[in-house]
Amino acid sequence: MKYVIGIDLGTSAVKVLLVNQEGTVCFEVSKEYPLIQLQSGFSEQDPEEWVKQTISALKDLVNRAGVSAEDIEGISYSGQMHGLVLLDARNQVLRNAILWNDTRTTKQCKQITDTLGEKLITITKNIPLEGFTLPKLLWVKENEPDLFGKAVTLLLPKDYLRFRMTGSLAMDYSDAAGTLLLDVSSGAWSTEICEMLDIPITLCPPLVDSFDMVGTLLPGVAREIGLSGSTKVFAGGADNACGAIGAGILSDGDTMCSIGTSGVVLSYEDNKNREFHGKVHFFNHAKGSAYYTMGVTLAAGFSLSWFKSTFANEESYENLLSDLGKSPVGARGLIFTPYLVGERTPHADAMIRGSFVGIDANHQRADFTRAVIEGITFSLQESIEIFRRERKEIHRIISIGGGAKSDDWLQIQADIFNATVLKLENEQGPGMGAAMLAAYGCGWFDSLEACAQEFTRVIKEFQPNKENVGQYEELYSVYKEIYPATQSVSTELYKFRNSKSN
Ligand SMILES: Nc1ncnc2c1ncn2[C@@H]1O[C@H](COP(=O)(O)OP(=O)(O)O)[C@@H](O)[C@H]1O
Ligand SMILES: O=C(CO)[C@@H](O)[C@H](O)COP(=O)(O)O
Repeated sequence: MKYVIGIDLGTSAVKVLLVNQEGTVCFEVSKEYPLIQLQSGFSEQDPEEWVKQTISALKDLVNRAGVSAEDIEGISYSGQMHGLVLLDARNQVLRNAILWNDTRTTKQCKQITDTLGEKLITITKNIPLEGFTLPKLLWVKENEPDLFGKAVTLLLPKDYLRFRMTGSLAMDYSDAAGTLLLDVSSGAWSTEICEMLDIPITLCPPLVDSFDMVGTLLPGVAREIGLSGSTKVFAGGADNACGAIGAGILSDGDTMCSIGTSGVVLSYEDNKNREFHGKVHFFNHAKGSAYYTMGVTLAAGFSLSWFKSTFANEESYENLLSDLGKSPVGARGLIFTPYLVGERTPHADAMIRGSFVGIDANHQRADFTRAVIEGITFSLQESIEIFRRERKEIHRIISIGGGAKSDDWLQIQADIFNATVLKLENEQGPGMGAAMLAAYGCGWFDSLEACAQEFTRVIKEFQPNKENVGQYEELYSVYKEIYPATQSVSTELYKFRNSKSN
C-alpha cells in the first residue's frame, strides 16, 4: 500500500494526516502553536513555530504510524489564508506573520479604495478587507519602512513552510487570490495594482497550480523527519480551497460549510464572469480553471473556544456541548452575535464587537452555550442568504471543520440553513484536500473528481426539522437587527478601548 501526507497549517494548530490509496486516514497528529495578540485587533504568529511544530508532528507520524517511509510517496499542504510573511534577500523572516484575523489595516483598506476605485474589483473580483494580504503589506510599508525596504519576497503561511521543507519559493493560485495582488481571471500578478500602490512586483513569488510538484524534501529535513529524500512535494492550496476539495466541492451547485477558527460558507463557481460585487469573496479554486465564492464569519469556532476558555476552561467540547440538549430552540430568547474580532460577511466591519442580547434572570449556562452555537450559525446563514438571493440553489451542504464534530450542532445547522447537512467520515476537509492534491499529483487518479469519488465518504445526513426551521426564521429576523443596533455602541467602545491601551 502507498500513502500520501496532507499537512493543514491551521490557525490554532498544524494537523498532519497519513492517507492511503483507498482514502482512509491511517494516522493523524496535531500540534498547537500560540497566537500573538499584542493589542486589540492585532493577531500574529511566529513562522518558526509553524516549521518547528510541523516537523515535530511529521516525526511523530513517521515514527508511530507503522508504515515504511519508502511507501510515503507525496506531501501537500493546506494553509490558513492571507497571512503576510516577508523574507529578506537571504530568505530570512523579517517579522512575525500578520494573520488573516488581524484587523489593524482599516486605514490601508481606505487607501486601496481611494487609489484603485472600481479597478480593484475588476482585477481581483474582491473588495479590500482588513484580513487580506495587500493591506497588511501597505501597513508594513507605512509603519515599518526600514523593514519594508529589506523585503525581497512575500509568502503566505503554507508557502513559507513548504519553502523551509523544499528550498523552493512559490505560491499557488488559490492562495494568491487572497492577497488582492492577483488578477483572478487571467491568473497573473497584477502589474497595475503594484504600480498604482508603489509595491515592487518582484516581491511576488512564482505562481504554480496546487497540484504541481514543486520539488522534493531537502536532505536535512528528510533525515530529521525520517522520510525519503525523494518524497514528492506538491504546492497545495488555501485552506478553504483544500477544504472544498476534501469535501468533494468540485462542480456547480456544490456547497460547503466549514467551522474552524473562522467559519465559511463556500459555493463552487465555474463562471469567472459571474458578479457578486464584492458581497462575498471570489477566489481561484485549487482544482485549476475553476473558482469559488465564499462568505466568512471571522470568529466562528473561535467564539466557541473563547466561550469555553473563559467560562468552562476545564471541560471538554463534548461536555460543554452536551448543554445543547438542556436549552430549547432559541435559548429561551437569548441571542449571541459572534463579532469578537470584528466581522467580514455581510458586515465588513473591523470595529463591531459581539453581544449577548436578552439576558434574563432565568437563563442558565446551557442557554448561553446554545446561544453561542446558534449565533455563530445565524452569522453563517447570512452568507447563505446572499447566495440564495443571487439565485444559487442551496439544498445540500457538506459540513466540515472542528464544528462538524458535534451532531447536535449539525442538526442546528440543518434547521437554521433549512437544508440537508451532510457529515463526512473525517471532518478534516483541508488536510484531506491537501492529501488529495498529493494523491492526484502522484498520478494515483486521472482527476481530482475521480479522487474525491474514492476518498470522500458521507456518513450521516441531518434533515431540517420543519418546526425548528419556523422558529429559527423568526429569531433570525431579530438576530439581523442586532448589528445595526450595536454598531454605534461598538464604535464608542472601540475608542474607549484604544484610549485605555495607549
Ligand atoms: N467536539 C467538538 N464539537 C464542536 N466543535 C468543536 C469540537 N472540538 C472543537 N470544536 C470547534 O472547532 C474549532 C477548531 O476547528 P479546526 O477545524 O481544528 O480549526 P483550525 O483549522 O482553524 O485550527 C474550535 O475552535 C472549536 O470551536
Ligand atoms: O481568512 C480566511 C478566509 O478568507 C480564513 O478562513 C483563514 O483561511 C483561516 O481559516 P481557519 O484557520 O479558520 O481554518
